[in-house]
This record gives sequence, structure tokens and C-alpha cells, in this order.
Amino acid sequence: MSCPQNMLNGVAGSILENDVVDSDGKRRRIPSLSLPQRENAFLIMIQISHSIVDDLPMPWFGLDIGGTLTKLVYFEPTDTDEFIDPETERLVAKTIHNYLVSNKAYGEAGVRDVYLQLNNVNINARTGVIHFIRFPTERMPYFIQLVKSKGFAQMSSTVCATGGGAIKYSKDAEQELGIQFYKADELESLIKGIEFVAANNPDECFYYDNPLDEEKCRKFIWRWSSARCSSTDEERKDEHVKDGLQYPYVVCNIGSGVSVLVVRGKSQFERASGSSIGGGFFAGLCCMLCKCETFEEAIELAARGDNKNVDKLVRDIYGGDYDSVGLPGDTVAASFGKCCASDREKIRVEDLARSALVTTCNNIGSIALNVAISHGIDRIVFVGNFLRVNPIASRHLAHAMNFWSKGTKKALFLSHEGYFGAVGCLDKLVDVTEMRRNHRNGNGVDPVMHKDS
Ligand SMILES: Nc1ncnc2c1ncn2[C@@H]1O[C@H](COP(=O)(O)OP(=O)(O)OP(=O)(O)O)[C@@H](O)[C@H]1O
Ligand SMILES: CC(C)(CO)[C@@H](O)C(=O)NCCC(=O)O
Repeated sequence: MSCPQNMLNGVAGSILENDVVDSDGKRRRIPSLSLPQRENAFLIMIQISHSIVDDLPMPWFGLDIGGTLTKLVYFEPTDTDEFIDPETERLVAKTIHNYLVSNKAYGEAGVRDVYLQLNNVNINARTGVIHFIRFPTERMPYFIQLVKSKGFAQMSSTVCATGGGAIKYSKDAEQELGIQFYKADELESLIKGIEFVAANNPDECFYYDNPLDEEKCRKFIWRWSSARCSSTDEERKDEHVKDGLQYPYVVCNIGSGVSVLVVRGKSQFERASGSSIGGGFFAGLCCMLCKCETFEEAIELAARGDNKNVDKLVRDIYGGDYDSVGLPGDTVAASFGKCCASDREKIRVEDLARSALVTTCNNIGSIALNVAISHGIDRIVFVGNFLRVNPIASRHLAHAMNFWSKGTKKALFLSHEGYFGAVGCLDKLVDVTEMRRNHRNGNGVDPVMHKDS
């Protein structure tokens, strides 16, 4: 929040004199004051805090309700001030802290990805920590009951929501919890989230060198904001670091399904392609063919398998490379092509899982590369929870981009994988604050009454 100027109306002079709110909207603790000054400042701060609460009640949540997984991000303010923040807000923050932040698992299937926690970030003029939590979307009814039973719904809070489920479940949230979502578009949130996290976490982005070589494969940080790799940080430390991200880039989001986007500038993107052969396809095949119960189990199985026992390769057909069209012998010619062979009994479930993984990656890689080539873009950023605990897929995609583009296209990966939509929809907070401010000034609509915007 740039400091809500209208919040300062009437008390602005005193606030600036007392250094309570910076001119750019940053909140600061007041230096020690004499007693009368303190009383004066206290009254002013009560007014400010009420204005802030009135603008956008804490706590702030971002919810991305996807086809398979629901991602929940919780922004926990760390700049709380007993003089500025109302006691109710501090109590709510404490209650949430005691439940969400002190635990790593919730119910049967909720998990907090502690290692992804982002500290010291600024959102809407507040400083705090972003916590990352996920659970299967099929548990949504249970989640709603949990929120109800813990009394979280009664705590006046602001929930920004995106993903198909933000539409699908909005009635349930309203009827069961009395909560209305501030809805945001999933792809717009995805890009906003990527740019926010990449700008706040210098180590967010990485790529692989020699991705398929077990001995030589190395992961390098890609300093996105300065378009350089971490290994050159030292020698280039005196160079001017450019602000923001380097455009254009392609985003390939591998969730249940796949969306491929071309991003040309801030808030300037288009969905160029997509595919139903994504994370849901891989997980579904492994469930049916290999009787896997979980995604993690499917990945572990695939790690021990060999797709060459399942897929028909170019060399199975040609006896070697198909030189005249540039197809190496180890290219998959027909996915699952050996499953009809008379000796198919020797195929193991591990091999089937590996083939499902390779088939999924090949199809996604081909679509993403086509988009990059047809739009003349060199960097392709792969995100989505299909890449969770799945370095085989990332390395396979990295190799495919490099090999099929003859080294001209680079695959990049982001460590917050599937959480960008949930982070990006928090951007709605800024819009809502603005709308509320306008409403209070007598212009525009009340966002509480128009949460579907
Ligand atoms: N713990 C998990 N449980 C289920 N699937 C998982 C898990 N971890 C990773 N995955 C993979 O991630 C995919 C879902 O990814 P993601 O959360 O990015 O998409 P989504 O938002 O659910 O789907 P969409 O965007 O298509 O609506 C699953 O299809 C599966 O391949
Ligand atoms: C439908 C969405 C956008 C939902 O996130 C995603 O699952 C997807 O992009 N699926 C692929 C649809 C297509 O074939 O283009």
C-alpha cells in the first residue's frame, strides 16, 4: 500500500511530524516521546490503525484452488506495533501463528512447505513472512469445516482467491463460512506471483548444466534480475544490476493440465498454448497402471524404472540413428510402443512409471519449445507442482530444450514451483485497498459488495 493519502487527511501534519508513517507509506516505530506527546501520538495512531483495518483487515490469505492441489499462502506481518495495531488484530495474528505457523501438517493431508518460507517481504506497505501450505483440492469440504471449527472464519480476514476452485467453491465459502473471496484470474496471478517472488528472492531461479549426465550435472542459480548466473556474481559485482525481470520469456505451467504463456512485459502476456497431457495425466497413468497411491510414490517408482523397456525408440525401428532427418537412435519414436510386444511380461511397474514421466515431459517440452520458437523467445520458465520433488522431469525438460533448439533456448526453473498463483493473487489486496479508499471518499463502489471483480 502506498501510504493511503486519504488516511492521513486531518491528521497528516501530526503524523509526519511524529514520524509514524513514512511519506512512502512505510510504517515506523515512533522514537521515544514525552508523555503528552505520547498521548497525542497514541490517539493519532488509533485513528490510523482503524483506517488501516478499515482498509483491509488482517490476516491476509492467498488461495489458489487448482484441479488437483490447493495452495494457500499466509502473509504474517512482522512489523506489528502495539501502538499502531489494534489488539484484536494482534490476537488474531497470534491465534493463526499458534495453529498455522507452529505446525507443519494439518489434518490428514495439509502440509506446510517450511523450506519455502519467504522472510522480510513487503506487501501492500506491510513487512512480513509468507508461509506456504498445500492440500489436495478434493479435501476442500474438509478444509471448509476445519476453518469453521477453528473459528478462523469469524476472524475478520481478507481472502484473495484464484484457480478454477475460486469460482467453484465460492458459494460454499460464503454459505458455510460467511467469507467472500476477492477473485483474481489464475494466469494473471501466476505471472504476478512469478515476478514478485523472483524479485524478492535472488536465489529463486535456476538452470541445469549437463542435465542428463549423472556425473557432470550441476544446478546453477540464474540471477534473473541481472540476467546472469550466480557463478559470475564475483567477477561482475561492480556492474550495474538492472531492476526487474528480463522480457520476453515463456512460462510453461505444469499443473493438472498445462498452460504455455508468452510474457512480453509487466502485465503483458498471452496464453499461447496448452495441453491436457500434464501432471494429472502422469499421476493418473501411474495410479491406474502401477497402483500408486501418491504422487511421491509415482516419482520414486519412476526413478527406479527404465522407459526403454516400454517405449519404442528410433533405434528399435532403424537399428540406429535416422540421420537424414536428424533423429538420434535413443529418441522415443513411440511412447508405450513396446507394451504390445509378445515379451511384454518383462516390463516392470517402475518402467511404466518412467515411461509415463518421459511421455509427459516430451509432450510438454515439444509444445513449450514450439511456442518459444514461433515467438522468437529464448528463455522458457517451467513451473507448476508437477515439478515438485521431480528433478527427473526438470532435467529431462532442460535437456530437451537445449538439444532440440541446438542450444539456443534455455530452460529455467523456479524453487517455489506451484505457489505463484497463490502469491500473485495477493496483488488483489492493492486493488481492494484502493477501491475501499475511493469508496470512503465517496467515489467508486464498495469492494466488500463487489468481491468478484
Ligand atoms: N502431493 C501431491 N499430490 C498430488 N499431486 C501432486 C502432489 N505433488 C505434486 N503433484 C503434481 O502436481 C500436479 C498439480 O500441480 P498444480 O498444483 O501446479 O496444479 P493445479 O493447480 O492443481 O492444476 P490446474 O492448474 O490445472 O488447475 C498434479 O497433477 C501432480 O502431477
Ligand atoms: C484449465 C486450466 C487452465 C486450469 O488450471 C489448466 O488445467 C490447463 O491449462 N489445461 C490444459 C487445457 C488445454 O488443453 O489447453
